[in-house]
Amino acid sequence: MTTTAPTTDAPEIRKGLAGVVVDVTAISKVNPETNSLLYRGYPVQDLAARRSFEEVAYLLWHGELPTPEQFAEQTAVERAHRALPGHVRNAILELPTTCHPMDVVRTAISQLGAHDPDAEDSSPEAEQAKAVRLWAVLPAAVALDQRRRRGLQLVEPRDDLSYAENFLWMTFGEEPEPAVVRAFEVSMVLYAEHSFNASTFTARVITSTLSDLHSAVTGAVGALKGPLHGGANEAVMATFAEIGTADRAAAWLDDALAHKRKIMGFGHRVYKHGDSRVPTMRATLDDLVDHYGRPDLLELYTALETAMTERKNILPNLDYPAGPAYHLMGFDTPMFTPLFVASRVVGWTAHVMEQRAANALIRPLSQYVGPEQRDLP
Ligand SMILES: CC(=O)SCCNC(=O)CCNC(=O)[C@H](O)C(C)(C)COP(=O)(O)OP(=O)(O)OC[C@H]1O[C@@H](n2cnc3c(N)ncnc32)[C@H](O)[C@@H]1OP(=O)(O)O
Ligand SMILES: O=C([O-])CC(=O)C(=O)O
Repeated sequence: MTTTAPTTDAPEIRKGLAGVVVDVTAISKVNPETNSLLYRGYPVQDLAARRSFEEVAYLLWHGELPTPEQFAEQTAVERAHRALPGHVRNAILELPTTCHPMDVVRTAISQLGAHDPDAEDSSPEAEQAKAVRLWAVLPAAVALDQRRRRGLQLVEPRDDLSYAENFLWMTFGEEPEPAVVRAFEVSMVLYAEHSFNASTFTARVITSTLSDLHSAVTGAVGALKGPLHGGANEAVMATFAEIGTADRAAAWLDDALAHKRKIMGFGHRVYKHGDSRVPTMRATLDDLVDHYGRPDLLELYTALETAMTERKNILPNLDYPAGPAYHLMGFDTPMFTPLFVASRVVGWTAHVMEQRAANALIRPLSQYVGPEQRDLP
């Protein structure tokens, strides 16, 4: 990341917009000094410990936790929209199983937008309704994609289960154990929102042109796919597979750093002293390791983290514990980033609504460094 200082005729350029404050937000506060993250004022670790993902979604959208009546109303809508419409199911089944699952979820969101009766209605009421419907149906798209890649049939949603229980039910076709549901729910709460990260900013840029909510979310999925952002959670598991066992971690790391490789799941643009969400997700991973009896995975996790801290003093981000946690739950590695989508759709849509409520077209400037004006030959 470089900053070009201004000269008399050159502006200051903050490459990657690093350190640039582009707007205000009331949705979440990331504080790198205190390693803290607040959703609408509440510490995320408290929400993860004491509130459901559905309550957190309501909080992020509306600014306050729901009353019992508001919660019942949202729950009824969410449970009524869990099933994939036939056209989306067919579109997913037609995609090659060789494509990345993020391409599937991106296509599914595009399809849902094309068929949404309120697609071009961006009033606050229509936008909130579209956000809840999209959030409600995404688990079915992700679950179907994992199942079809395993040669399995679709499992229909159940409306007697919570969001997290039903997500796991549709993916694995069996009722999940409470410890696994809890771990999955914690990950969903932690992934839901993180201020002006690259994918959320993408959604806000698209919204700023007065485009529609599904277009903004589709673009955000594209931004999240990259390994410098959401794609890192699956890349962590690929790294673990490459290393093999804990005793090989330090040597593997030395070689990787010597080849100037980026170590996925480490580092962050905003946090430089640790990611606020890691302690909660790490404790959740510990519980899963106990539950599944996989101390070997934790040994590898710790060995790489220790070596990375010793050599570079670069700390894990949320994707580092989330990757192995999803692996233990039984998700296939390429499905990890679509799980991030299923959660972050809440934050994205909250930002779409916030951007639209006080909109200004996002259109920065650039400094031209190409050829001066010249005559055609
Ligand atoms: C949920 C999320 O999206 S969290 C982010 C998930 N992404 C990853 O885990 C990918 C790996 N991490 C990275 O690539 C980076 O840390 C990023 C992209 C997240 C943040 O990057 P930036 O803020 O732009 O920092 P930048 O890339 O300039 O790094 C600063 C220095 O640390 C090094 N560095 C940062 N992260 C890493 C890493 N994971 N592995 C190796 N070196 C790293 C850089 O090479 C650079 O070194 P240099 O100054 O010698 O050139
Ligand atoms: O904030 C960022 O740059 C990336 C991140 O951690 C997130 O989106 O959760």
